[in-house]
Amino acid sequence: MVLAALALGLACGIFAGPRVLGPFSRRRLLGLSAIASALLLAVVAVSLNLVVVVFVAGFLGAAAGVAWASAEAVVTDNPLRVRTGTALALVIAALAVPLGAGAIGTRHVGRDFPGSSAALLIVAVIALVAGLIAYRLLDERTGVPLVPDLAAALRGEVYVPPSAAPEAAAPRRTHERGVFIVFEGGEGAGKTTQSRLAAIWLRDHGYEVVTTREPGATKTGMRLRALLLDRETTGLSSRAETLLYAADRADHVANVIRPALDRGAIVVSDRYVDSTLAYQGFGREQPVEEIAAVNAWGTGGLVPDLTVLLELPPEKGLNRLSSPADRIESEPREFHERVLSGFRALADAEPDRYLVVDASRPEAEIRREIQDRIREILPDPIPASTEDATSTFPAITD
Ligand SMILES: Nc1ncnc2c1ncn2[C@@H]1O[C@H](COP(=O)(O)OP(=O)(O)OP(=O)(O)O)[C@@H](O)[C@H]1O
Ligand SMILES: Cc1cn([C@H]2C[C@H](O)[C@@H](COP(=O)(O)O)O2)c(=O)[nH]c1=O
Repeated sequence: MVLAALALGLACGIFAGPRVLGPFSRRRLLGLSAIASALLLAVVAVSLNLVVVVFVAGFLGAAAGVAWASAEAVVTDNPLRVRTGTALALVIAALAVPLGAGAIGTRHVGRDFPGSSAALLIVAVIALVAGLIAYRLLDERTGVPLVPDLAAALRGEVYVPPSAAPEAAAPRRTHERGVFIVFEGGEGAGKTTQSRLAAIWLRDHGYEVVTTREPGATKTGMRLRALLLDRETTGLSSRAETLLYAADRADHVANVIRPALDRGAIVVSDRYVDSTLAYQGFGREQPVEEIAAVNAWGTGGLVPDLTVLLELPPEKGLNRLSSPADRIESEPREFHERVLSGFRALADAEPDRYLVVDASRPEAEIRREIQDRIREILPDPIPASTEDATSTFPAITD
């Protein structure tokens, strides 16, 4: 019965654990589930009641299953290493526990404890120490409190600490004149379509509009784009990828965006910093706060006036694309789901800066919703300097 409960728990843990805690960091989950397995094993070790043992063994199996699934997600380059390591640990434990039990024999500590309890307890303590070390070493969200992080994951959201929001890393308005509008979202969500429609509409209203995109808006950026999206680029580390996107952005801001904003233009960009936070932070499970800090430096703290997030389930967006998938598009489904949850978490953290749009609706409907929101932030079409000059004229009252 104990073995059956363990096996059932294990299957549930492997299958359901990572799904229930979808956006939660797999590295954190691995450390936590290892610690939980160790504690549950200790309960099994000291419990003499069969019903309790069967019940707890089910949870122990589930925790071990979550640890297994998380380890496979963390060590993506070599799943065989995880399986061999786990199998080896199980064989060692299966041999050591009965041998240890025999060697220790029954002990009396308040009541009789069979040798197997003591042996299991020793294994639990070793597993606990290993779990704590793994948690310390693997945790890439150091500084992010665990409880709100877990609570958000259970709600299907990603917790963004207030200090990670780009607005916290830089003051709100970082340029004096133009307007900076960014379109964000997953693959095929309609960013290019909607940013072009917005630019046409703005130009029709007499504004100077600069449409641009990331990565690849400058000469250097185009080379970086080719490097980043080419499927031939293999083995690029997540940190290097993050820095290459940040380098493209730094060049983009310095050579395209800031000059345009400084002369009073409206800049409409297809992707910006939040793409790196969503893809390289949430997607690649790297520390979002640190990436935000690198990008705040690279952009001189330039934050958009408005970010339009086009929300679309990844499978729908990827189905819309006609060209062969590039290096990022060909990442697994879970990656794109983490990216989507990441965008949502960023939008939730800064609702004033974001317009979140359901991108599964018809193009024209989306276009109108975006226009309504952009209208709210448009500058007065008559510049203040012109008003100063004309204020000496008598007012026209009729
Ligand atoms: N609301 C919509 N409904 C259906 N199809 C759409 C909609 N908006 C855009 N599309 C189509 O989906 C495809 C992808 O659109 P678009 O290139 O604008 O997306 P994107 O987000 O810029 O993609 P990418 O991630 O490649 O940059 C295009 O064929 C476009 O015509
Ligand atoms: C800016 C930025 C982009 N990406 C990814 C997202 C897309 O897969 C490609 C860009 O292609 P698009 O068709 O032009 O949208 O790059 C990223 O991972 N991180 C970023 O910062």
